[in-house]
Amino acid sequence: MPPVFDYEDVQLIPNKCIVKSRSEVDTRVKFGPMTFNIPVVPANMQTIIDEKLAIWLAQNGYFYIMHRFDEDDRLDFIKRMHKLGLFASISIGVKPQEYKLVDDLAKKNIMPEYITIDIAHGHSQTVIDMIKYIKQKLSGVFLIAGNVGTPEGVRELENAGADATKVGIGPGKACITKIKTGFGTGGWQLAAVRLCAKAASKPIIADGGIRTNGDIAKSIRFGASMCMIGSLFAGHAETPGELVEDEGKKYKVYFGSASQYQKGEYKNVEGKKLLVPYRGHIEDTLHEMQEDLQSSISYAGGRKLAALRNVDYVIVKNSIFNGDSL
Ligand SMILES: NC(=O)C1=CN([C@@H]2O[C@H](COP(=O)(O)OP(=O)(O)OC[C@H]3O[C@@H](n4cnc5c(N)ncnc54)[C@H](OP(=O)(O)O)[C@@H]3O)[C@@H](O)[C@H]2O)C=CC1
Ligand SMILES: Nc1nc2c(ncn2[C@@H]2O[C@H](COP(=O)(O)O)[C@@H](O)[C@H]2O)c(=O)[nH]1
Repeated sequence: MPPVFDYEDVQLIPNKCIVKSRSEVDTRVKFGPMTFNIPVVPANMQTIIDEKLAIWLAQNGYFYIMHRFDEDDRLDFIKRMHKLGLFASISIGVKPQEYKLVDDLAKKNIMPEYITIDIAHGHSQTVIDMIKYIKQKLSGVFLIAGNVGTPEGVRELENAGADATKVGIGPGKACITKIKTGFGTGGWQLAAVRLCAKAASKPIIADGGIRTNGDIAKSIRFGASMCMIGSLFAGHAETPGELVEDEGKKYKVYFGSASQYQKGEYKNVEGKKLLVPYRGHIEDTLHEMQEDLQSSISYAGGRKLAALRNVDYVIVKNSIFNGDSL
């Protein structure tokens, strides 16, 4: 097994700066048929994304993936986004009724720009079958599949026809998979991203475990094209988790997609609910992420995202924060 490490164990090493101002640095990323402001997508979870936020993100140059938990509304959601002149990006599962959605879309010639197959254990025949079905019925769609945590998983999903794979089994903040099953990439997610990216011939999304803006730069360094983020977005006015107040402080509810709160029953639960401090408007956070990434790229000695890919790094086991926090 190669060395494993996580976000907090790594520091990237600066190169000579080639820009006069960080404002010269370009953080845009081409992902599938479109180009986005930053390589970040809010998690396709019910407390992170809803239609209102999806519209705002699409209108403002950000990628989004709608969650799959309003099952019956997805076809109409695509139509509404297209009517507004915006791209449509939905999630799908693998249960029998999901095949009916694909059939309906094909029959009515409604083609979302992006579909994400969103399953806990994505390295499975059910996902491979769904990839093949979607590619046969909706060949123009950019298809993301996951989640996986191994190079073998990436290769099999790519070979089945996925255009991108999503990497991360259990590193999420609302995740208890690592505790309940003993499996996953929790604690070594960044190393898993690296291994998967080396095996990939198509883009990968680093999903889960991102706790600071600097982790976005680290994900790109280790091969991700896009970062999926839940907890860092959960505390905003625009994210749909419930707002609660406790002893004069504001919080937003964030729960896992495999939690009891999502499922409505305690069965195969692999997610939990937590409160995340309220932190204002998502526009400000996205702006700060972009500024921080511009700074990261300047430290890498470049002016585009690609500069991050080649920087050296050191592994400094759990010591970079020196007891500090944001
Ligand atoms: N990234 C991560 O680490 C994780 C993410 N999640 C999120 O939770 C949500 C629910 O996921 P999921 O439970 O897959 O979705 P579903 O509840 O839609 O289950 C999809 C299908 O996969 C089966 N299934 C689920 N887990 C396994 C497994 N470990 N082995 C074999 N079959 C399995 C289910 O059957 P049955 O339920 O009968 O087994 C079902 O038929 C998703 O949004 C997912 O992204 C959940 C856990 C981990
Ligand atoms: N094991 C579980 N993972 C989950 C669940 N719901 C979502 N997720 C994953 O977490 C990331 C977000 O991670 P974060 O560290 O940024 O908060 C999300 O994109 C999913 O992949 C769950 O119930 N169990």
